[in-house]
Amino acid sequence: MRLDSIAFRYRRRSPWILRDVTLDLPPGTVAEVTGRNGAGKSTLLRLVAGLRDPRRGTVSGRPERVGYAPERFPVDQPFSVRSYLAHMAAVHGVPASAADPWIERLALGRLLDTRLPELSKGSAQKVGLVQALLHSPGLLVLDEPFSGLDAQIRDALPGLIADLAGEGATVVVSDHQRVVEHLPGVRRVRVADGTVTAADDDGGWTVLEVVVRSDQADDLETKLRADGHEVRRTQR
Ligand SMILES: Nc1ncnc2c1ncn2[C@@H]1O[C@H](COP(=O)(O)OP(=O)(O)OP(=O)(O)O)[C@@H](O)[C@H]1O
Repeated sequence: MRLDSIAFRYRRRSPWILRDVTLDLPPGTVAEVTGRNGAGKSTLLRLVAGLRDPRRGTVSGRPERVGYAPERFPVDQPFSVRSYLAHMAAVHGVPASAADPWIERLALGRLLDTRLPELSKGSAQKVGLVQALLHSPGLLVLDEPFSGLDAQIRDALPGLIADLAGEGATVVVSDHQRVVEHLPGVRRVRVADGTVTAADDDGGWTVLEVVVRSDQADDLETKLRADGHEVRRTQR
């Protein structure tokens, strides 16, 4: 699919969030979307998924089946995991059993009878992923899917994404934590100043060594990641 000269703002006369975005996303692409907090990553993902229409520009070639997992899965719904996923399967016109392989891969089996409001953040995130995956989407849009996931699933998810792309799906992921960046062939897209650039083309990279007190390291790491920087920890 392709986004061509897209501009978007949420309301008339409110500031433009995206001003000139052109992006090619051929089948089999995994695109990692990065950028500062508030840069417009979630907005871009909603436009890609078709949840919002651009004010200007065109979107063409979007695959028919789209899976979208929002940054925060809305848990304020009075259903069990099982009935919610069965409902979502029906919405997409597939049998409820279509969710089973994903329930297994994301280790959600023991939570099927739990009600959505009672789920932990990570488990809710997994339900959000299963509902996005169960109808074998040709376009999968994941907004910060890794936040709150337990380590085992967090490590397994990039492989799962690569498998889907290998089967021809287009996958667009916003990813503060840079979990997918090591997948072979991943396209890095950076959102800044209302537009997107290929993250690998914007002037090269500098490795900066920062020494920080241990009790401040977590805070600094969080801030740097929120600004879109890659952070690697080394022990002294
Ligand atoms: N539904 C909305 N209505 C109005 N403004 C919105 C809406 N959603 C987002 N915005 C505004 O659009 C801008 C971009 O927000 P967006 O959530 O797309 O950024 P982001 O890069 O995903 O941020 P973060 O990393 O914090 O999730 C922000 O100024 C935000 O306040």
